[in-house]
Amino acid sequence: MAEWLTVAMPKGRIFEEALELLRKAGYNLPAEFDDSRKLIIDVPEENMRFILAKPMDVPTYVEHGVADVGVAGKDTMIEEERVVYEVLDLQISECYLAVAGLPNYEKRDINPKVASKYPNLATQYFKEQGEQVEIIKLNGSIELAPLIGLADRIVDIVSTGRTLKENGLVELETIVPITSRLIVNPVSYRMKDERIDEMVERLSRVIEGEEA
Ligand SMILES: Nc1ncnc2c1ncn2[C@@H]1O[C@H](COP(=O)(O)OP(=O)(O)OP(=O)(O)O)[C@@H](O)[C@H]1O
Ligand SMILES: O=P(O)(O)OC[C@H]1O[C@H](OP(=O)(O)OP(=O)(O)O)[C@H](O)[C@@H]1O
Repeated sequence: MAEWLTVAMPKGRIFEEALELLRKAGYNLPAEFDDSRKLIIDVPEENMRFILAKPMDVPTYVEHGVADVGVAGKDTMIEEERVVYEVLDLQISECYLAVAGLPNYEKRDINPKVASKYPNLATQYFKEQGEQVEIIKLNGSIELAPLIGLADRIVDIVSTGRTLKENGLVELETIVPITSRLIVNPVSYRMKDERIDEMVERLSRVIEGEEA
């Protein structure tokens, strides 16, 4: 009998794509996943427990070992700097991080402000650029900040570019491409190596098949 595996899944936009990937990899996940408010879903046929977390919290659950594996956006991995193994690029929820601002944006030396949901990542990025900025942490609707004068630039996710365009903002710099990753708790990787390796193999086959 295979040992139980606990998987931290991000609620929100990654969820459906991750679910589809797992199903394609042969995991028999019941319809309960498609229409439920439950935060813990046990699948005894697969010896798996799924916990449904806020996307930014997935690396925290995995680092603490309450989940063996998890699905997390690369953005959350960079922001959170958790001690977990990143074992597979799932190639889902593709987007990128960028600096954006108003079209007439001009670099200012005095008190430049940048709004972002990613304060650590943004701080690191501007440090690398040799620019000193004040980071203002917001939790969403980041594009509002330059429109109402809270900040002169933002660091945020861009996917289709629609949110920037519809709010009259332009991309100023591209920071890093983002996809979702399969992450693993280091102790779980030692204790449950067969189950985790099997999961990586099965998912890899689906991803490679879709690439071909
Ligand atoms: N517009 C987008 N297109 C594709 N992927 C995205 C987009 N925005 C975010 N992502 C990816 O999906 C992950 C989760 O995004 P989502 O919007 O579901 O969560 P969130 O922003 O934490 O949600 P919430 O609005 O509940 O705070 C992000 O960490 C990122 O990797
Ligand atoms: O380039 P696009 O396809 O328009 O996508 C980018 C938008 O998607 C995300 O926001 P989300 O929808 O998660 O809302 P939020 O502002 O509440 O984070 C991101 O923060 C951008 O605002």
